[in-house]
Parts: sequence; structure tokens; C-alpha cells
Amino acid sequence: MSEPAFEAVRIGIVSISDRASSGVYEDKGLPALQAWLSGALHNPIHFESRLIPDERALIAATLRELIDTAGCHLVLTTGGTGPALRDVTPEATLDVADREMPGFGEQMRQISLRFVPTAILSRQVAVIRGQALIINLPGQPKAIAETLEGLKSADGELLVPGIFAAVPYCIDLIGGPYLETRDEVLKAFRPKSAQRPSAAKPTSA
Ligand SMILES: Nc1ncnc2c1ncn2[C@@H]1O[C@H](COP(=O)(O)OP(=O)(O)OP(=O)(O)O)[C@@H](O)[C@H]1O
Ligand SMILES: Nc1nc2c(c(=O)[nH]1)N[C@H]1C(S)=C(S)[C@@H](COP(=O)(O)O)O[C@H]1N2
Repeated sequence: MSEPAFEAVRIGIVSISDRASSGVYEDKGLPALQAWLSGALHNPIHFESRLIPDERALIAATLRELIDTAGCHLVLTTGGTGPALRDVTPEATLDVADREMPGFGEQMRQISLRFVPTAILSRQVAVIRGQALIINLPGQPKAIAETLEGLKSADGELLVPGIFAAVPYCIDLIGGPYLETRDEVLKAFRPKSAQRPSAAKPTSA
């Protein structure tokens, strides 16, 4: 009998910043997203990366293209979630939404409050479009790992669960690929009835 294999996954990553996209500063959003996802997932990942300015119509068109044409089942954005007049990522995300997933934004603001008192300034949302999940993350590059992974104590105890723990099961429920996380980075939660034999090889003692 053949071993189970990790399903390949296509993930859209979108950095939304006027200054990074025009070269005023180097974009650190896409590298941070790519590094965190590559470290957290066992699945082979094909990244679809986009670096764009804070323009509502362009953000919405980019999200549509990543899902409807490129076939991404997960899209993570970074930047443009604050109250500044140019911050329009949540509006653009809602423009392409079939359904909202408010729990992600609520939990991310709770996590971020453990890091910065200005966490409540992020209007980040998560939505479903077709068979894809879109999640907005704040623009500070360090906020990416903070919100996805949560907060751990110095000895590794999980103090606040990161939102990515709920992402694999959400993707299952909308008919996407079976995502498997590396437990040392983040333990994904699935009800027993939704668990498949893991493709991860048991580590030898
Ligand atoms: N893509 C990025 N790459 C590197 N650093 C970033 C990026 N986005 C944000 N930052 C950092 O986080 C800070 C706050 O981000 P914020 O999204 O508020 O930027 P901003 O002031 O709205 O301008 P812009 O839209 O041009 O990024 C920035 O001043 C910058 O230091
Ligand atoms: N984890 C985390 N969340 C955070 C931050 C941060 O540094 N870390 N910055 C906050 C700040 S200062 C702002 S203004 C909002 C919105 O940021 P954005 O416009 O770059 O998306 O995210 C907030 N959430």
C-alpha cells in the first residue's frame, strides 16, 4: 500500500503598501509570509506573490485573479488594514466576498493586543470567496508571525492560539487541499472525524 503524500497547495500572498510597491522601502511583507508558511506547512507550496499599492479596485482585482484564475485556496494579505485614508484592504476584501468569517479578525486583534496597544486599529477581515479563504494581516512584517502563530511563553507554552490553527479545517470545509502543519510551529485543530492518516513520517525516538 502506498504512503499518504502531502497535497500540493497554491497560496496567494499579497503585500499592500504604497511605499514598498513604489520602491521607497524594501518590501518585507512577502518574504515574511513566504518564510512563515514554508516553515509551518508540510505541504509543498506554490506561491503566487503580488506587491501592490493601496488601491481598492486593484486589490479586489488581484484577489479575484488569484482565486478565480490562479486557483488559490488560501490568500493572505498584509497591510492597509488601519484607519488611514489610504487603508482600504478590508473594503476591497469585502468587495470580493461571498461570506464573512468574523472570528479570524476578532482573534487576531486579541492576539495583537498582547504585543501592541494599537492592535484595535487594525480593521482586518477574513472572507470566503468560492472555495478560497482570504485573510487580512496587519502591515508590520512582525505582525505576520504574531497573528498566525500566536503567543508562546519563553519555555514554549502556548499562551494565545494563533489563527492559523483553524485554517486547515476551514480549507477542508470549503473543499480545498488537506493542509498539515508542523507541530513544533503550530498545531492545527480538526475534529477527529475530519482527521486523515498523516503523511508526516513519525520522527524516530
Ligand atoms: N510591505 C512592507 N515592508 C516593509 N515594512 C513595512 C511594510 N508595510 C509596512 N511596513 C512597516 O510598517 C509600518 C507601518 O505600516 P503601514 O501599513 O501603516 O504603512 P503606511 O504608513 O500605511 O504606508 P504604506 O502604505 O506606504 O506602507 C511602516 O512604516 C513600515 O515601517
Ligand atoms: N500583531 C500586530 N498587530 C498590529 C500591529 C503590530 O505591530 N503587531 N500594529 C497595529 C497598528 S499600529 C496598526 S495602525 C494596525 C493597522 O496596520 P496596517 O495599516 O499596516 O495594516 O495594525 C495593528 N496591529
